[in-house]
Amino acid sequence: MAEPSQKETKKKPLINSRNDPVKNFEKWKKKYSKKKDKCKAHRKQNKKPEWQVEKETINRLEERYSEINTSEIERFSDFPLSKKTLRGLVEAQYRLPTEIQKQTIGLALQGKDVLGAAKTGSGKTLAFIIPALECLYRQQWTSDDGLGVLIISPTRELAYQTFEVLRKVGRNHEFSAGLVIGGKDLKQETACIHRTNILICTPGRLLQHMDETSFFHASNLHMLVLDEADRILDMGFADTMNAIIENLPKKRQTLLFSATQTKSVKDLARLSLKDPEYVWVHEKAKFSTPATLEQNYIVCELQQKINLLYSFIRNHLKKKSIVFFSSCKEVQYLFRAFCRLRPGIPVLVLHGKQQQTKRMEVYNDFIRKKSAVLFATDIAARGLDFPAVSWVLQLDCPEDANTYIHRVGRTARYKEGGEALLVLLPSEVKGMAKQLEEKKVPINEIKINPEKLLDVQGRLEAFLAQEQDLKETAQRCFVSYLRSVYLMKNKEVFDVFKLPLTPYAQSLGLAVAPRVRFLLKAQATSASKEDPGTTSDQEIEAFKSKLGGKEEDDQSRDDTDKVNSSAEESDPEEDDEQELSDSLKQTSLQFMNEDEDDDDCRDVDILTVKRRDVFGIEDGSFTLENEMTKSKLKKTEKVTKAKEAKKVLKKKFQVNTKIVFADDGEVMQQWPQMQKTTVNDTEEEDESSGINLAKAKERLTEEDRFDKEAYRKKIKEKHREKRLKEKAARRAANKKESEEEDEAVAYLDRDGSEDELDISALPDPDKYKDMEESDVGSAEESASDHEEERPKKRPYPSLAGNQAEKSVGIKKKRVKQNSEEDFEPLNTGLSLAEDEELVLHLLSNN
Ligand SMILES: Nc1ncnc2c1ncn2[C@@H]1O[C@H](COP(=O)(O)OP(=O)(O)OP(=O)(O)O)[C@@H](O)[C@H]1O
Repeated sequence: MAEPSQKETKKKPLINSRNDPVKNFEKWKKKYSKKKDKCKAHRKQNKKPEWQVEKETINRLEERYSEINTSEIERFSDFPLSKKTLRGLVEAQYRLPTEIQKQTIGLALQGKDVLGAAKTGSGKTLAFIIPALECLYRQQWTSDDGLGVLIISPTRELAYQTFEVLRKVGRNHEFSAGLVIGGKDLKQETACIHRTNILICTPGRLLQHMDETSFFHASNLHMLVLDEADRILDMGFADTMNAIIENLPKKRQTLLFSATQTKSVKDLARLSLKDPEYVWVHEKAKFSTPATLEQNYIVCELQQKINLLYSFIRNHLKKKSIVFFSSCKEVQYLFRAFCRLRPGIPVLVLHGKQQQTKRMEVYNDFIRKKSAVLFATDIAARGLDFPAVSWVLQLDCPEDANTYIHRVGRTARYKEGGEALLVLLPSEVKGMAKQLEEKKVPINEIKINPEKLLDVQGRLEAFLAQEQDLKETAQRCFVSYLRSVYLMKNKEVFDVFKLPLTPYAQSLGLAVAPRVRFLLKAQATSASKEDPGTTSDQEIEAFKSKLGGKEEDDQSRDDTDKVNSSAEESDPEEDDEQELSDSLKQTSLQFMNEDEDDDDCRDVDILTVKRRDVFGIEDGSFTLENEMTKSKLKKTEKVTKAKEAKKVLKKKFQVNTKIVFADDGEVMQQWPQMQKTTVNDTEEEDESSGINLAKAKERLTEEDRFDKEAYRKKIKEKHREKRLKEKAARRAANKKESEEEDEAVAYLDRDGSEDELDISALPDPDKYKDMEESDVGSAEESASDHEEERPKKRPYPSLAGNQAEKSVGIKKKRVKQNSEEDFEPLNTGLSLAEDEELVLHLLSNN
């Protein structure tokens, strides 16, 4: 056989380099990643910026705006809304739009001005919040763009509530939102207002920022929302609103919402809306209030109202109710009175004279509570969305049917049920029933069973007798209620002259009705007219202007910002001024002296800026001489202590009060202390001329007596405690000693030192000397204490009485036993301290 050639013999490799899969893979990988990088770079080059992608999405959404068909909308996702808004809605559990939302959101997205009206609780808030968010989203707004949407609310609470809804629904957007309301830190607001994209505010505070915050401007504004527009105007903010609107760009979108429309809203609409779309969802509805709301009214005499309120609360302890009153001071007094009455349910209070922090606290508190009663003025009537309110009780008749509708709207919100009860005086029934009927409010009369009414007048009287401060609050409440009735425009419903004044005052717990000067004057004026009892609008306006625009304090319009926003900042001063005017009013109300009439004018003047001819230029009486004599006279006037005291009294400084209650409700500690004497019965008469020093002294002496007595009791108690402690310590020591003595006896027996006297068993004389001295005022008590204990232990008398023991001291235990067995305890008839002294005496003799 031929040998294989060398070529053939060379072994062929199994896998050549071309077929090597590892290498191939690496090659491929290299190639692929190159390609990938290329693609990436290419894509990167071609990639649109985020804003551009968003713009395209926005364009696509905007294209759909014209196709919005209200009748086809079933869910929020049927609207061309941004993903961020839709996600926010889902997260906040809003899925299906309500009727007002269906009808207005589309129009607002299309950029139209909208005037929307729908029943209370029908979801108007979302109807403007969604378009507001979408408006800025469409503009791709950033924080650098400044203010884009402005939402104006009539009250601070409503503004806060809207802010919360915005925060919930707009959480996925990056816009900044701010709450600008009175009563908050102005500086803090100023610092961040220019970075805010959506501003929710009350009118007074907004105007203040427009005037005072240099870098705050609204020139970029796209949307203005006026929530509860009619209320804003009702509260006398028309001028403020005009001033605000003047500061806004003309090219903007305006949305205006309310549950009720008044002529003033139409005026505002003319002023601020361009070709608006009117959306009145429930225009054709049979009733203007929610279908799920049951409404009744009862006729009740004024003097029975408080009993009725108490009985109502006692019957609804497990419910959440809101009770509406017409004035702040009424609310203030009845809140305090009801806290004392302890109806068995938490009572909260919300009114315009509270500090902002307190207002927010109460608002949040009432939201959280499952059962509670909220006493409120009309500050709470608009827009507030407290969950699960079952009852709205209107203890005072509302100003008009619109106010009625908003008040009752605090219950039966968004498909929930609720009940409303209106309390009418016999004189109010006809006029109010007519108004409610015209406004399509379905309401029926129900009767109260007078036997079921719980009478609290006696208890209120007792409270007022104990507390002067509460009594004054009751007097203010009285005057304030009458004034609110007097200031009501609709005289068909409200007639202050028909009110039973004395019974009403008594029902508040007052002994007599305070004298109300403005009523007397009004009465005098109306008596001189043909038709007495009627008051013209002009007269009311004149009265209001005399009050210097402060009538809102006592009327329903107590709530919001002040138009004068700088005044708003200085709430405490304002309160002081009010207090002062009140105290003057109070003084003037109580006393009938003729010279007191000046006070009445003073009450009014204090609240007005009077143009006075200060220098007497007009009558030519201004001369340097005159002025000098006047100033001399001023200087020579002596300032006595009594005068100073009178001044202080007039200023009515309030010291802080503190009451500590025990678990059982007993007052344990009270500051300032209550007057215990009854000498002040006649004092009211003396108040007219300031302080009656003689009487004051007499009262002080009497008070002193009570104080001394109380002090003595306290000291006694202290001593007693001390003694008991010492006794316990002694007992323990004795026990220990006797145990030790057992051992000692054995030891001593061995030692043989039997004659020694162990004086350690004797009481420490110094200790008892101290005790004795402090016992002066508590002899009786200590005697009784010892009587109780002596038979059990009688340590010292037995020692003192057993002379033998001294000589046989070492056999103490036995002797002690003997002394207990053989001898009757020696009752010296002396106090413990005296007994001790006797022992010491005997010892020292030995
Ligand atoms: N689409 C919705 N789905 C579910 N709940 C809603 C919807 N819209 C509003 N609500 C709820 O209905 C309640 C009332 O809403 P809102 O406060 O906006 O009413 P309103 O019409 O402004 O009332 P008012 O006239 O008293 O101000 C709120 O508790 C709100 O959360």
